[in-house]
Amino acid sequence: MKEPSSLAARKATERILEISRLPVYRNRHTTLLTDLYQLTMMYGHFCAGRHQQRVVFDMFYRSNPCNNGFVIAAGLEQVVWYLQHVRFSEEDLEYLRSLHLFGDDFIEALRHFHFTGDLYAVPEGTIVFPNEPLLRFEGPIFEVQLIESAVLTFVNHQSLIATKAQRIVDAAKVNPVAPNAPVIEMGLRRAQNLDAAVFGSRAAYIGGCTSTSNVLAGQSFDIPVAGTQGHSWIQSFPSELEAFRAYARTFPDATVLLVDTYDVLNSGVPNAIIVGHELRKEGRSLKAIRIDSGDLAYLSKRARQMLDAAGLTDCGIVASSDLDEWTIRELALQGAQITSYGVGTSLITSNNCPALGGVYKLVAHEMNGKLEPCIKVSENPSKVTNPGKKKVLRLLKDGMAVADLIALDDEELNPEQPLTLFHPIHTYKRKTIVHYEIEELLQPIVIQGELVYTLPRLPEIRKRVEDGLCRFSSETLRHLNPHEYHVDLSQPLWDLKQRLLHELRG
Ligand SMILES: Nc1ncnc2c1ncn2[C@@H]1O[C@H](COP(=O)(O)OP(=O)(O)OP(=O)(O)O)[C@@H](O)[C@H]1O
Ligand SMILES: O=P(O)(O)OC[C@H]1O[C@H](OP(=O)(O)OP(=O)(O)O)[C@H](O)[C@@H]1O
Ligand SMILES: O=C(O)c1cccnc1
Repeated sequence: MKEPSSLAARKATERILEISRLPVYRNRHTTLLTDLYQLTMMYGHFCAGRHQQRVVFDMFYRSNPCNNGFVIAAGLEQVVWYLQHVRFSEEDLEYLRSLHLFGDDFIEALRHFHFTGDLYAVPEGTIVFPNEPLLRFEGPIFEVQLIESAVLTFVNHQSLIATKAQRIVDAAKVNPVAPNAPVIEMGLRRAQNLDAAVFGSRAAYIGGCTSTSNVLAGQSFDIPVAGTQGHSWIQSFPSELEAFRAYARTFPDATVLLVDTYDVLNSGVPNAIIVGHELRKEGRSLKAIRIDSGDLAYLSKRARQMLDAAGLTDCGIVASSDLDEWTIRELALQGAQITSYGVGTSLITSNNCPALGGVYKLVAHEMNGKLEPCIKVSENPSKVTNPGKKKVLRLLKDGMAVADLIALDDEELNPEQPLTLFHPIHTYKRKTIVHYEIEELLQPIVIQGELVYTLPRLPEIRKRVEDGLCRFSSETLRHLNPHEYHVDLSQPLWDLKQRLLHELRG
């Protein structure tokens, strides 16, 4: 890492050094986390002597996952860590040589590889929409091409899980029994292996989960850790009551008892009540019971009655068992007496929408020493890319987001002048706004290879999500058939796109 050139860069460097020491990043080497075609394209550019050609790539996605109305952007920290560490080791070079695909001069050039370009990105926790650039890279094609695969992996995964988590956390607010019911992320054992579990926990916390059962994620990212007990604990004692008592002795101030190992209503809850009374005699209280199978609405209602009748009115009820946003909502409709949720599989795997389709597209390249916009055409109009180096402006009125405008980077907007927005495909759909505020979404993160952005900690990212959500209408935020939020193109960008399309189509 070179010496930081400003105070901002120094602060940013200190923070990334701290992040790099975290167990999940330490001693990690991921430079070959790329698709082979990135390297073969780089070699092709190298052989043609055009590998220093300056280019701009946008990362964006085309449709919201889970039929949601938006996405929560996440994964930038991982991207920044990667950009700061992407270097070819001797072992990498040896392996690439062994493929017999590349010349020695190319392998030598890789030895000196590091990222010298620019990255502009939306901060993690920003609410984003289809087609708007979430990250914009500019630099030599040699560098910006290599990083595509890793960048997409990080941002697609974490943004997907943060979005899924927000849906689940939002559903947990519906039940008036506990309007802010906490959701514990318990997905480790069902995650698609290590990184999906650890970075998935991080993303779930960004999306609003209150804690995780994953201790490595807790240690790595300072996420509160939480947990109850497994059925094995109960089974390993001669009786359920002995198991409960032993647990309460060990954790008298945080006793949560799993009541469904044998019979929830005839054994689990009555035994939990006995232990609750014993704790009370010591001036403590039973924190909660957990129900992990059966009809969660029926069992929680009956358990509530029994606990209340025994005077344990402050004892909570945790529910788990293949929950997702729809079952949680349904349980609320059924009047389930649940005060917190443990959610694993559906959250950590985003099982009903297992991938976010973020893409990385070339939008400008250097020709005769000048950056020229370029376009990718498709038979499907929604897949035609937006050309040129661009910015994303969120237009707000009275604090509420009205539309996002994708504009050319050098455009100036005067918010005191009326602005006509129009649908980028159905252009007759128009509206004019005046006296609006502008929020520029893409922030400078890396400039000429130097980190200039101090990566925020998770509480700040969670706050960004909360504040961001308040700026959108409930119609945009709802889970079922949400309104399509307006993401429009500025007139100059739209004109440029039409010009390029006409030129290409003769
Ligand atoms: N009242 C309810 N309304 C709708 N869905 C419910 C209700 N109670 C539980 N569920 C859901 O029904 C499913 C029940 O799953 P299933 O019958 O496979 O197992 P289980 O009762 O949890 O038992 P086990 O864990 O022993 O397999 C879960 O997805 C759970 O979230
Ligand atoms: O249902 P999910 O949303 O995926 O949440 C995680 C599940 O993992 C545990 O079950 P498991 O049977 O693996 O272990 P246990 O003995 O601790 O219940 C837990 O009890 C939950 O049911
Ligand atoms: O702490 C728990 O209750 C827990 C943790 C992981 C998976 N299932 C449950």
